[in-house]
This record gives sequence, C-alpha cells and structure tokens, in this order.
Amino acid sequence: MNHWLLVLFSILISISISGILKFIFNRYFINSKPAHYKLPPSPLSIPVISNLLWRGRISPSDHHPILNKLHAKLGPIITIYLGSRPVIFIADRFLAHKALIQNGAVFANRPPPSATQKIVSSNQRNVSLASYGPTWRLLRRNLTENFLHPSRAKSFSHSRRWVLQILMNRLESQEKSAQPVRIREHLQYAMFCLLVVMCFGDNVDETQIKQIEEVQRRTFLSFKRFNILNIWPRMTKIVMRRRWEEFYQLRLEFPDEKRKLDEVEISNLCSEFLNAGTDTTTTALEWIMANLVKYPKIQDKLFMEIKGVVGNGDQEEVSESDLRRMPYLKAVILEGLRRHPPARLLVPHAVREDVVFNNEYLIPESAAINFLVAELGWDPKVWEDPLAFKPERFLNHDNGTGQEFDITGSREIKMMPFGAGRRICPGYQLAMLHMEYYVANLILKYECKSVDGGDVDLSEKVERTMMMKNPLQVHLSRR
Ligand code: HEM
Repeated sequence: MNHWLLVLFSILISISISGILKFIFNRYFINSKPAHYKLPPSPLSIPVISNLLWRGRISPSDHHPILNKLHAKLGPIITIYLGSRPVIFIADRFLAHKALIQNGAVFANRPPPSATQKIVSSNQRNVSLASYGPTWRLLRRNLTENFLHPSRAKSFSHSRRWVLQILMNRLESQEKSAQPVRIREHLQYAMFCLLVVMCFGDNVDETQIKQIEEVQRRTFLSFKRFNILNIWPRMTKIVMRRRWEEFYQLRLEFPDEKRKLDEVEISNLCSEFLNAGTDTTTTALEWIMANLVKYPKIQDKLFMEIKGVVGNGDQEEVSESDLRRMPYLKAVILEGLRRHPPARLLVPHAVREDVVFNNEYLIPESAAINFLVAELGWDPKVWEDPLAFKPERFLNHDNGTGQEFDITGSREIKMMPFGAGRRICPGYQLAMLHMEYYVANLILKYECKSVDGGDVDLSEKVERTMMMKNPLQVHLSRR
C-alpha cells in the first residue's frame, strides 16, 4: 500500500480510538463527578461520527438551525459533544443573566484555544482568548483606557471626520455613475480605516491601510482552510506541513523592515482590535441601512429628526455632539442590533472549575459554554412582534421611566448583541458611536432607495458574522 495511505489510515484509526476514549471519559466520568448532577440534556449521538459531522460545519454559527430544533426538543440549556469537549448552549435570557451577571466571575473564563488560535493570540495573550485572570485584566484595561473609554474615544473625533470624508468621496464617485451602490464594501473600508488610524496613528496613509487590509483579508479567507489543522495539530504538523507554513506566512510583517513583529508584541493585539471592530460594525451598519431602505417611512422619520437637530442652514454634517439630541437615531440602531445581531454566538465561555448551575446541572471545567444571542433578543414575552423592525419600541421602554435602555443587561437581559457581564464587548460604546455617526451622516446627505423600487431581501448568510445573503444595493439620491 502507498506509504501516505498507510500513514493516513493509522491516523484515522488513532483519531477514532482517542475520540472514543475521550468521549466516554467526558460523558460518563465527568457526569458522575458531583454524584447526582448531570450535564444538561444532549441529543443521542454516536461517538466520533457525530463529532465529525458537527466538526464538518466550519464555524459554530453554522449549527444554528439544528441548535434551534434541539432547544425546542430538549429545553433552554443543552449539551453537544464537539471533539472531545462538551459544548453547552443556553437559549434563555434568565439563565443567561444567572450565568453571565449573577455568577459573572465563575463564567468569565475561556476554554483552551485551538492550535491555530494559540498562535494567532500568542498563546492567549490577547483580550478575547485570554483566560480570566491578571493577563486578561491587564490587556483589557490597556485597551479600554487607551482607546475605548468614551473620554479617550472623543480624542479620535478628527479621525472619524477624516474617514467620513473618505466614505462620502467614494459614494460620490459611485453616485455619478447612477449605478446602484453595494454599500457594504464602502462601509467596511471606512470602518477599517478608522480602526487602523486609531491603532497606528494619523501618519498612516491610504496605501498602507490597503496593505494592512490585504493581509487581514487573506487571513480571513484562509480561516476555513486552516481550521482542519486543529483536529490533531501534532499530526497535521507532519502530514500537512505545507499548510502550516502557509499559515505562518499570514502573520503581519512590517512592509519596510521586512521583519515579522515579535510574537508577544502588539501585532496580535492590533490585529484583534481591527478584527473585532470592523466586520461586526460593518455588518450591523449594513443591516440597519437595509431596514431604512426597506421601510422608507422609518427613513423619513429619521431624516426629519436629523434635520430638526442640524437645522435647515448650511450645516452639511452631523457632528458628534448633535447625536445626543437624536433619540430616534439611537432607537433605530438598537432595533438593528436586536433584530440582526452580527454575532449570533459569543466567544465561547468556560468555568474555572466544575460548578452546579441553577441547582440543576453540572457545568464541567472542560466544557465550552455559549449563548444563542439572536433568540435571546427575540423573546415574544419581552418584545411584541419580535421579528418586526420597529425602532419605536425603544422610545418608550421601561414603562416611560425615561431611563436609557440598558444594553449591558446588568439588571435584566432583554437582548445582548455585545454579550453581558465581565466579558462584555469592551468596544460597545465606541461601536454605538460609530454606527450613530455614520448612519446620521449618510441619511442627512442621501435618500437611500431600493433598486428599481423592489423589495429588500433580508435573508441571512453565516460568515464570521451573520451577514446579508444578498448584499444590500442602494440608489443614492442627494437630498
Ligand atoms: C457592532 C459592533 C460590535 C459587536 C456586535 C460586538 C460584539 C461582541 C461580542 C458578542 C463579544 C463577545 C462577548 C463575550 O464573549 O461574552 C465581543 C467581544 C469583544 N469585542 Fe466586540 N463587538 C463590536 C464591536 C467591537 C469593537 C469596535 C471593538 C474594538 C475596537 C471590539 C472589541 C472586542 C473585544 C476585544 C472583545 C473580547 C472581550 C473579552 O474577551 O474580554 N468589539 N464583541
């Protein structure tokens, strides 16, 4: 038999045996730890084969339709076996609050990273993958204090104006051709420029931004190709040596100095910053614009509010200080995030030691824990007609107490597009500011209409975020 076939055959046998052993260990040994507590219910599964079937789906977001069916059958908290690790999914807002807020410190850990994640994060030395502890605290504080805190974010307002100019120039050149505009690519470029400038300073020019963008884009495109390396890293390093080399090549490099950034330097932090903030904000913006195009009355109402604040004079731009006087704009953004949260799952959470949750279930230290973000924000007991796009629901929430809607979910989780608790997205205020600022300026300048007066298709597609299956195309007519 061919030498490689023999190697492959032995690997498959070993994977199967180790998979079966780990499965049996996790399922029966862990279950019996605190004697009478069991893991949350799981569907019937066949060792190894079920694992391979689940793993065949590239990202956990691909599991959504099946997860929804399983939750309907087994209840709001379920266990799935992915690889050797149980993954626990929670689809109930009270249980989410109990885990992320009431037991925040217990549920704030991350599961061990996959082999490729380990390298991308310099062995968990970035914010999103670091274990809950001093390193994470230090990195998160550094990010928040230097970039994300509203007082710091203010100092980047000139960058936001510069990027607004870039965005408007790009749209203007499209507008002249009278062709429909695929708005996502322009929004994506704008959000990327903004974060690059925040990260590397004002001296970066557009050519350098494009170089950095190219590296990030290649990294993303190859994400699926490299996932397979994680199945059994020690073995794939031998049999898939070329692919590992390709993976190493993708890491950021100073164009001038021709040297790779130090592994533990800022490169992975910058990359994390750009990654975490670009696609998420762009996706949210595209969904919001899609709903404004689909529902012209909402767009008109928003335009009237913006016009009312900036006045009928010569002011051509909405300034950041104007945003505070636009409650309907904020409602539109919140409704966009509720109805179309870009992240359908959180970054997986973990507990630091086995715990009994809700006096009912064992949550083992080895489990990854996740939450069905969209479903939590579509609860018909909280939101009337939850799948409809109705920004008005955010104008009179909390029975007219006049308090701002609490997107952090600290008192009660009604939606959680940014997560909740200790690992809540640290960029949520910055993201809200970016969305409000760019939507307000786009709507002030342009009436955005659907192509040929047709309907806007709101079908979804899973990428890194939950995107529009058919990218939004708009006709821009200058007001
Ligand atoms: C609409 C835009 C955004 C959405 C919907 C979003 C959503 C999320 C979600 C769901 C998480 C996971 C929370 C968890 O695991 O519990 C997260 C984490 C994170 N986000 Fe965002 N995000 C957005 C924008 C941003 C921006 C602009 C930045 C920074 C530039 C950012 C940086 C991060 C970081 C560093 C984490 C990891 C936090 C940690 O593990 O402690 N995000 N985000």
